Amino acid sequence: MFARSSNLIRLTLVGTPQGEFRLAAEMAREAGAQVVMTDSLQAALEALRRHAGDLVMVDVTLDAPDFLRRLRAERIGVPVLACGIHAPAERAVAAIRAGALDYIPLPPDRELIAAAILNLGHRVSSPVGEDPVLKHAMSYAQAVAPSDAPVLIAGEAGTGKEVMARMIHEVSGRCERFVVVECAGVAAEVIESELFGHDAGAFVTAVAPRVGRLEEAGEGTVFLREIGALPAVTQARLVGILQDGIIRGRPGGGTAPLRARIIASSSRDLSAQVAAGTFRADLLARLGLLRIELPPLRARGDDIAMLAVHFAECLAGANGLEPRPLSAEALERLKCHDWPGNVRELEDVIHRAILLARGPVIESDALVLSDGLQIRPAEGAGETGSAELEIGSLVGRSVADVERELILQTLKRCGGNRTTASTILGISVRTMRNKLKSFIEAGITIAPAA
Ligand SMILES: Nc1ncnc2c1ncn2[C@@H]1O[C@H](COP(=O)(O)OP(=O)(O)OP(=O)(O)O)[C@@H](O)[C@H]1O
Repeated sequence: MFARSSNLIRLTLVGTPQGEFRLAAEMAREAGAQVVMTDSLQAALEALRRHAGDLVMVDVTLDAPDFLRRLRAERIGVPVLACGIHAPAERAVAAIRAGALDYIPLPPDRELIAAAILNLGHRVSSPVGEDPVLKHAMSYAQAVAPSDAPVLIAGEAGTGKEVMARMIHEVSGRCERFVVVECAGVAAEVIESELFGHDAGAFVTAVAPRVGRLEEAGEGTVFLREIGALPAVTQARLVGILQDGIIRGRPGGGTAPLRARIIASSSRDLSAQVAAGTFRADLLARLGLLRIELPPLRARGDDIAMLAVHFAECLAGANGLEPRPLSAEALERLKCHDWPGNVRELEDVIHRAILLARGPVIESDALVLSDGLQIRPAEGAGETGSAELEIGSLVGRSVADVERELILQTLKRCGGNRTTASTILGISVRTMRNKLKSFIEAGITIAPAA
């Protein structure tokens, strides 16, 4: 199961600091949040300028849309939930349209508040899985966790790089925060101000100076997600900081020591990027001193079923449903899928399945991919029985007939590739061609060579 992190979630609650709001604050504290209460949006904004928060809850009787616009304009990236006591629906809708994640009605529901805090924490103590390559990566991560050296975690999207980074942070014993900085899909000036901070007036909407995440993280960990997307100028600044441990060009001038530990992730091939001139070799050398490679889910064998069962339990709980087992056929289909989106894709499939499934068991028809299509049985599944049954079904047929079917089926499974099919069948490509020619002459249609 996912375990709670020791890091408190910082919640800013904006509303009348009495009654239902006070109760919501108490519940959030019980759920593991550190709560700051304020009754004005201006005060909340000032607090967030000084110290980035993890979550804001805003009473919709205040001007939540304007607050959300100001947060965006000042590039303060914090999730916002709207809340209110019997608030008119249009105010909640306006807040959500302006960017609030959701609306939480008050009086507060203990479970709902706890779920919001827990969901935000998005915390896993250690990755689930028994695959030997993953296990090796985990023991390597645990061994290097106490050091201050940067770590690079590589692997396809959704393989659990952030989960691993959080585990390193927790094992490291660093008492301050785990801060995530998204490097992909972010404009160059935004990532610069996010990492290194900015002075008041640095851009039109920068009304106040703000320290960057590298400094704000204190002695915590900064997780740079998709480091390969960093612009060249930011790479140069970062490598300088990693080399001498000093943050330069911070707001207000002067320098500050880098106290945070840097962990970077990449689903891109950074060595190829270095060869292509889009990633600095010296930055890769600094980051790659301690390197962890996560295997794709399709290569993790029994982990697929283990993770599926794990997600089915956790997500049933999070959705207020009774946990239900997955049928043997459902587990078999999951094992045979190739999971291009890795663990994230599996988690999403199971999430949909627990909501879609009817009856006491999650059956295979509830396993639906993001495009709406069901996960299909593996090719050939159900066509074969025991060896005895298969041989039995051949009795009564001619050798030529069985040979033809064997060749055509093998060719089909190989996507029409004659060379692969002939290798599997143990015949020469020439024999394969002659056989196919004779089949065509007998009126059988065969797809052209792949
Ligand atoms: N071994 C694991 N055990 C439990 N949950 C996992 C594991 N690996 C991944 N997950 C879950 O899968 C999802 C994706 O994981 P994560 O964000 O760590 O992947 P990532 O490799 O960092 O993805 P990306 O490359 O897209 O940033 C998360 O919801 C995470 O909790």
